[in-house]
Amino acid sequence: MRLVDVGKSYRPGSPVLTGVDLVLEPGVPSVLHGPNGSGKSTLLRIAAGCETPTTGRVDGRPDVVGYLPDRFPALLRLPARRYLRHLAAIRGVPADDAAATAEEVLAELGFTGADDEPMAALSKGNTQKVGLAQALSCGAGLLVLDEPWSGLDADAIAALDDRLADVRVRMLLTDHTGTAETLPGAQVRRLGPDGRLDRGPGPTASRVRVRVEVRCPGDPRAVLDRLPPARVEEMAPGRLVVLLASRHSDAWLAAALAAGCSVHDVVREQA
Ligand SMILES: Nc1ncnc2c1ncn2[C@@H]1O[C@H](COP(=O)(O)OP(=O)(O)OP(=O)(O)O)[C@@H](O)[C@H]1O
Repeated sequence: MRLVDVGKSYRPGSPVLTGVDLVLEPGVPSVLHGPNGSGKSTLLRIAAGCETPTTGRVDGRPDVVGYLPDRFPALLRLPARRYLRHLAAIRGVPADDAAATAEEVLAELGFTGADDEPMAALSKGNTQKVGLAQALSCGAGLLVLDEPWSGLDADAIAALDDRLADVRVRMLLTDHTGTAETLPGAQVRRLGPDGRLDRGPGPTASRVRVRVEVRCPGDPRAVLDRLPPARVEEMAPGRLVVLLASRHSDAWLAAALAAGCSVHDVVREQA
């Protein structure tokens, strides 16, 4: 799939995106960085087919796209599972397949909403889990995920890491937590404030990862809830191993120390 010379203007003379070229290949998650307002969500909507570019084109978009928007519709009265069945029907995905996968994702992420609770009444984290379930259960050939880790608790962050690490379809994400950079094969691209995409995959430094092992008091889950997001590699009573993008490792280590952990090992590795 390829975005060719994509531009977008909401008002004449004020382009949000200019000349964006981007190739999305299976197994190579593209992680989009950029300042607030630089057009990341706009580019994701165009890639997902929810918005048309003002100039340029999108070639080879797979028929089924799993899209997690930046703002998930919040005022829905349907309960989550009925909403998921409804979306599967709209997409023409066999209801049983979609429901089974959605249930699996909800269980993995630890969804705790009640069966009859309207979507509008769900907490932010549970709403995000439903959004992820609909995107990940539709048999998509392209996943477009806008801040997928936003609002998730520590267990759900780890579960989502695991699931996305196994995904081999095309993937385009935004993520301010630094977690997406550690996905296997991830390439970081930057949108500048002028709405232009850098010319190649991100600088090597952004692909350096740091494996950190800490000793922590008691259950690592309780500690994780107080730390910035990180990919959890191993977890046992009193012990935690995480993988971080190098630029986030100092902040994570400082937070871990403040939470009463002690650093056992730090290893830098190339992604
Ligand atoms: N539907 C719309 N109508 C008019 N302007 C819009 C619309 N959607 C986005 N914009 C404008 O386009 C610009 C880029 O917005 P966008 O949400 O794509 O940026 P972003 O990089 O995702 O921002 P953030 O990091 O804050 O989420 C902003 O100036 C925004 O106000």
